[in-house]
Amino acid sequence: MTATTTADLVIETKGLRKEFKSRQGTRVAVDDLDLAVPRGGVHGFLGPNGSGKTTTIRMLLGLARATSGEMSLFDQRVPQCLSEVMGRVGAVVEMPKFLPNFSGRQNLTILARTIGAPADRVAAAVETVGLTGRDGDRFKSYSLGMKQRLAIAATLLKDPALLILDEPTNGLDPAGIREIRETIRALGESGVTVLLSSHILAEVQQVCDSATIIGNGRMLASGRVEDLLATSGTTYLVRVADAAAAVPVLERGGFSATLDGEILRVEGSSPPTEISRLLAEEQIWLSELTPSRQDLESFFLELTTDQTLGGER
Ligand SMILES: Nc1ncnc2c1ncn2[C@@H]1O[C@H](COP(=O)(O)OP(=O)(O)OP(=O)(O)O)[C@@H](O)[C@H]1O
Repeated sequence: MTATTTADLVIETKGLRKEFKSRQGTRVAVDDLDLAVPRGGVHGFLGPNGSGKTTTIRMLLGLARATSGEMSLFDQRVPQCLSEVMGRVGAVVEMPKFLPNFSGRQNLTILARTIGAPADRVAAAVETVGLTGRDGDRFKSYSLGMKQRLAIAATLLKDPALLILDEPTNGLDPAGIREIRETIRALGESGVTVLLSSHILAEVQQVCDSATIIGNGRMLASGRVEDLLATSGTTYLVRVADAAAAVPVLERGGFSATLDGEILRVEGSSPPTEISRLLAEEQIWLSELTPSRQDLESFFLELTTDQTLGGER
C-alpha cells in the first residue's frame, strides 16, 4: 500500500476495542482494530457475519461506546468532536423510518426541511440513486432495493463527504443488488468517500478501490483491492479450442497450467494479458479468460476460517 498521511485519512481508529459483558462472560466484538480509510473512492469493510463491522461503525457514529482505543473522523477525535464532523457524514446503518403513505420525494422534502438542507438537493439525490420516475410513488409500494436507495438519497441531502453504508445489499434480489452497487460506485467516483461494509468478497471486489478485511474483530489485511487480490495469487480459468497445446506454451511463459476437463487452470504472477499474448503468438485464440471466483473467495476464507466467530473469550 502506498504511504498515506493522517491528513489523507477520513476514518482512522487506533487500538479500537469493544467488549460486551454478559453473565456468560466477556465477548470481544472489536479487538485492537487499526482502521485507516483514505480520502476518496469506496473502501470495503469486509468480514464474515459477526466479525465486528456493525459494532465498529456504531462506535464511529457515537451509537456505541468503545471500551478502549482512539477514533477520528476527518482528523477530529470522536466521539468528543462528533457534533463538529457529523454534518459531513451520512450513514445508513439501519432503514430510517419513512412515512409509508407519502412518496419518496415527499419523504425527502420533509427531511430536507427538518435538517435545513436546500430543497433542490432532493431532485439531485433522487437522481443520484436512480429513483427518478419512481420518486412520486408511495414509499410503501417500493421494493426493498428502492427503499434502500431512498435511504441512501436521504443521507445525500446534507451533501456528505463521507458515506457509511452497513451491508446495503443485504436481503436484495440480484437486480436490486446491481442497482445499489452502481449507485455506490457512482458516489465513489463523484468524490464522496464511501465506507461499504459487506460480507461478500465479490461485492468488495466489484465496487471498492481499497478494503480492510476483518475477522473476529481483528484486522486481517488492508490495502488496495488489486493489491489484496494480487497477494492471493489469482487463478485464471482459460478456455481454448486445443487446451493440451496451450499447456506447454503457458508453461514456457512462466505460468503453471493444469487441465481441468476442457478448462485450463492457469496460475502465475504475470498479469492475465500475458496469458492471451502468449497464446495468440502461437495462434491459439481464447474463448474465455476469467479469474477463478473460488480462488478469490478462498483468499478471504483463508484469512477468516481460523477465526472463531463471535466466540466468548
Ligand atoms: N449489543 C450487543 N450485545 C452483545 N453482543 C453483541 C452486541 N452487538 C454485537 N454483539 C456481538 O459482537 C460481535 C460482532 O457483531 P457485529 O454485529 O458487529 O458483527 P458484523 O460483522 O456487523 O456482523 P453482521 O454482518 O452479522 O452484522 C458478534 O459476536 C455479536 O454477537
